[in-house]
Amino acid sequence: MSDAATMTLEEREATLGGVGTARKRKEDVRFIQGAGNYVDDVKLPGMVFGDFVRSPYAHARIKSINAEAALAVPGVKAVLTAADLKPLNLHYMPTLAGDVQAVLAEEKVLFQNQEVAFVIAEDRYIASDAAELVEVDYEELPPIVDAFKAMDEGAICLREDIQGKTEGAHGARRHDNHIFTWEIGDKEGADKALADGEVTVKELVTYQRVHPSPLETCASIASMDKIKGELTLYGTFQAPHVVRTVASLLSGIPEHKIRVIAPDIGGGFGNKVGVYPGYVCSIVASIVLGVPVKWVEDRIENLSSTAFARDYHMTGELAATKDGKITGLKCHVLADHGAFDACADPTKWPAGFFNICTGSYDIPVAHVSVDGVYTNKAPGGVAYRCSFRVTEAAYMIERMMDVLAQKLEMDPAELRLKNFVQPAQFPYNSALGWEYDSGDYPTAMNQMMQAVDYAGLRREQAEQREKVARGDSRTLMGIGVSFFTEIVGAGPSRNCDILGVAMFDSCEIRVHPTGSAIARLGTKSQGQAHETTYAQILATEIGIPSEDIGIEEGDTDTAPYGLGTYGSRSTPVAGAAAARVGRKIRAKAQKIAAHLLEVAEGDLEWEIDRFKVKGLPEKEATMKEIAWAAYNNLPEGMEPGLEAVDYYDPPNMTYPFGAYLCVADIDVDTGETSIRRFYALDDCGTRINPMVIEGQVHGGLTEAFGIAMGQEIAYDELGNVQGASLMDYFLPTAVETPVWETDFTVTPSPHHPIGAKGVGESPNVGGVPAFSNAVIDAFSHLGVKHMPMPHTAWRVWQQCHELGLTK
Ligand code: PCD
Ligand SMILES: [Cu+]
Repeated sequence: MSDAATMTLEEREATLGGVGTARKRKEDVRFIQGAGNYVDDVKLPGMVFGDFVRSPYAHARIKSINAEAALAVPGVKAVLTAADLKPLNLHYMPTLAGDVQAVLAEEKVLFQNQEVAFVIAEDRYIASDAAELVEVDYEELPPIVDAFKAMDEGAICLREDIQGKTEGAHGARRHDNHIFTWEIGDKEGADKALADGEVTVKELVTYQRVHPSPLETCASIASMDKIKGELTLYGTFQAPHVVRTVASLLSGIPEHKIRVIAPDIGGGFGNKVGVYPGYVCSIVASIVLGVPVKWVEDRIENLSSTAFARDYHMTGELAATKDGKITGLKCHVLADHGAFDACADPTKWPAGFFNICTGSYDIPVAHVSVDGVYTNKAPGGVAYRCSFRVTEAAYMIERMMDVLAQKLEMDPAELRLKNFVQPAQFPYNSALGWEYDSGDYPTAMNQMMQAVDYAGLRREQAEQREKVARGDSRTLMGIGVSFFTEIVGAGPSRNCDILGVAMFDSCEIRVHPTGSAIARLGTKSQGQAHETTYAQILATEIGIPSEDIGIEEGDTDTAPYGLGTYGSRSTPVAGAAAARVGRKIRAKAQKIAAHLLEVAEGDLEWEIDRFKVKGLPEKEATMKEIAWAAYNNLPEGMEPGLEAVDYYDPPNMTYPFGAYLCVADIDVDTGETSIRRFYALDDCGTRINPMVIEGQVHGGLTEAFGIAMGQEIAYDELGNVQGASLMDYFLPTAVETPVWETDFTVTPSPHHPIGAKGVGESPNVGGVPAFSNAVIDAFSHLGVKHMPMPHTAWRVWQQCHELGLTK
């Protein structure tokens, strides 16, 4: 008899470490010892290094490039320019949004720090010194920095490469700087609701340009083996298989001869989804030179040239009855995409899932239109911790809810409660086309209001306002309420693909004879703890302790095809594949158990880690015994081994939600905001690992705090980027970050095999409006409707000053 046989059920559950366990992060053993393996740790024999020559101008014509001096530097191997890439048809590359992006600028540069030439040398320092010696003769052109002026009559055409093209990837273009117009909903209906509304509000809500700024910048190493015709590409890729497919399509190298490896990644946050010139240049350089070529961005390059996020100018309109029932919503978005449309969204969704902007409310009619324009700024448009423009949508609706509450003289929490989609309405079809899978908003909201003593906080705020009015205090108190609905888990193949590849995901597992296992998935952790949590899902399904299940991702030679990790899709999609692959294993295991125990399959029942014969509990076969038997004692005719693979095409997205509250104290003399309290209730359905979830929520809230209170990639009128270093770009540390109170409810997803929804992005989606609403709420009694983010001390002080509050 094994040890396991003498253990209690609870002990066996604990040994299993399955779904619901606060298991410690397995990967941290190597991370906290500095033993992670990141791209820059990879050193290949004969490897050389590439560095970019970048444009100092936002908009200029390139008259000539002279690389002679650079090439004369000892150790320099080559200098690539557009002229070298053009014959290979690689001077432009396709973007995920159906546009093309210059790999190296050809005739014009379109944003500051755009890639102009690629210098390859024996080491990074030589490459970087030589890059300074490349002489580029520019003729400056007037830049377009203000998105609102991009489509002015007579505005200079930025993209001469597509000048006069009247059709883009997403329909008609009506101006040289117009990319697309995307519309959804019932325009007439929404117009009518606004015209008939007893109360209406309208506000321009801008979500500033920000950048994910992961700890590790973007990097790649290309290694072309000319004899075998094989390309190995290491890189910081959130979606390695997609990179392989794109690399094959671009280079003509057959896909089986390309191996993409994403080793450990030091944070992605959307920044590592797209394809960057650095990847293409390192590949071309390796093909040309026949040695491995490494490219690693520095912080300034990362902040100023690889994918930004947001830059959405959203004009929201709400109509409501006098007692606060919302009757319609309209929203127009002016989307600043920079010089190329390199937005990382599922192909059919040029504005991502922005149409989740009816939020958590039962709004009968709505209409959204989005105009994308070109400006002289860096390209991108990535999620940055929100599934495809969802944080923008949540910010718009949650700000508008406060604006409406103020006009109605109604409490913001009460207005929300009054308009929630009710539990009985799920699955709920929103006016803008989504089917929300499950939710219980009133319960979450009430739990939040009780936990923070919402009524008490409002009383305190009223007293504090009086004190300030009397001159007894210089501190304004703001309460920010936010209730969000996310949409994650892209996605169903009927409406989600990337460059034609459906957005399914996968899991493959091999159970070894001694009862341990290895599972591989098509996603790629960047710090999310997939090695820990996928093993938990599998443990519960197949009865093998999570400790004994290895998880691998990121090597396209071994992992099954998958679309990668972003948009909080790993749990909803690959997590579902993991559960289903486990069920396939268990189904085979049951047949083997029946054979071992000499009973019919139907006479068996599953218990944690074994099959038992119904009514004869002492007759059992543990998973460990079954695994052994799979290799030597099988039923007649059964294929040996215990392996399975599952590709999962989700029937729907998952819709996590949450109720957040922020209390802020604002010093009117300095504009300094201090976050006194932040409470976050998240509902992500079945919780796989509560400790990992808490870590995800802390991380997401910290990023939300960064965005709301300080982050901005601004440009001056010449198109000089103002936020290109951590001196200028706010990255909160433990010192500035408030203390987080977390809480939860559990409303499982009805269509996910284990009822789980994503959670990684939620805290950003719900957090940003909570902070912003708190700051603005501090001024709402003084008639302030909106204040633009980020709410830096300077800006807040200006608001105080305008209101005559400063001394
Ligand atoms: N219910 C549930 C859910 C979830 N979970 C967990 O949690 C996590 C997460 O998840 P999800 O939500 O599914 O997600 P994913 O897909 O995995 O991931 C993604 C995300 O994630 C987040 N988080 C993080 N963390 C870290 N550390 N790092 C990083 O980088 C990051 N990022 C960020 C982002 S940004 Mo985008 O990309 O923008 O789109 S998206 C994103 C994992 O581990 C899982 O398992 C649990 O437990 N439970
Ligand atoms: Cu987004």
